[in-house]
Amino acid sequence: MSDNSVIAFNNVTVSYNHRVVLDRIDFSLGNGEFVYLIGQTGAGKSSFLRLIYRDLLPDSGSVQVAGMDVSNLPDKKVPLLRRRLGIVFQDFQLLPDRTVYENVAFALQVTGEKKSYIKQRALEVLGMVGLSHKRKSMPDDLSGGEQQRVVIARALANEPRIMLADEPTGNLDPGASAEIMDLLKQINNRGMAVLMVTHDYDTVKQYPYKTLKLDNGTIKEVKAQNL
Ligand SMILES: Nc1ncnc2c1ncn2[C@@H]1O[C@H](COP(=O)(O)OP(=O)(O)OP(=O)(O)O)[C@@H](O)[C@H]1O
Repeated sequence: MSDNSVIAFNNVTVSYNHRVVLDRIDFSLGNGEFVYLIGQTGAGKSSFLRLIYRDLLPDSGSVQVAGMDVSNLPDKKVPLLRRRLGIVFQDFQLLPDRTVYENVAFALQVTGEKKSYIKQRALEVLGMVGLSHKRKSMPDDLSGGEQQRVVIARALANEPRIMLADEPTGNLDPGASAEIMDLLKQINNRGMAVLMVTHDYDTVKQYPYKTLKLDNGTIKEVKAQNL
């Protein structure tokens, strides 16, 4: 892994039942870089992300994340790896019976932070996403865009170096999508690397960053104007 990359895939192959889904992929995400990952349904985007948070091991090749050799990481170190990642996924929802504040604080409690720090940090990240005033609300009382901002606040709580976002603007109207993208842009401007899976080509065109397309097991850079 070069000094400047926070994620590096080297010759990574993944197959399911002898069908190759990712074929000898090389990829790197630089420190502070913003990259989109696109591709048709079934192209392998979820598999790609699962490799990063060690939910899937490659058949061959190596995966390095935040200085850790994920493909050879002992199970007991997986929580440490996941703490280095801010995860914003659609199937990683808020706890419906906890307030906005409690949802964010919970991410800090599980990592064993001190009570005083938890309070300070939870309020700080809610401030960063512009939702301090909603801290006592329940998730169901928020709009979809506000809920997504709470998910982002929770992902930021442990100060990860890398944000993995899977369709963060899926299911949102254009106004709410723009708010989420402005927020991700701001987070990236502060130095966090962002890898975002999306089908939302309007957003890709409006917020242009390096765009990689998965197709037939391989990955290649595409220009936003050609989408
Ligand atoms: N556990 C599994 N066992 C067998 N096949 C799988 C498994 N997981 C994924 N696949 C297959 O591998 C291919 C890539 O799946 P993956 O979910 O990574 O694609 P994707 O690009 O994320 O798709 P989508 O956009 O629909 O979420 C698909 O053909 C899928 O059916």
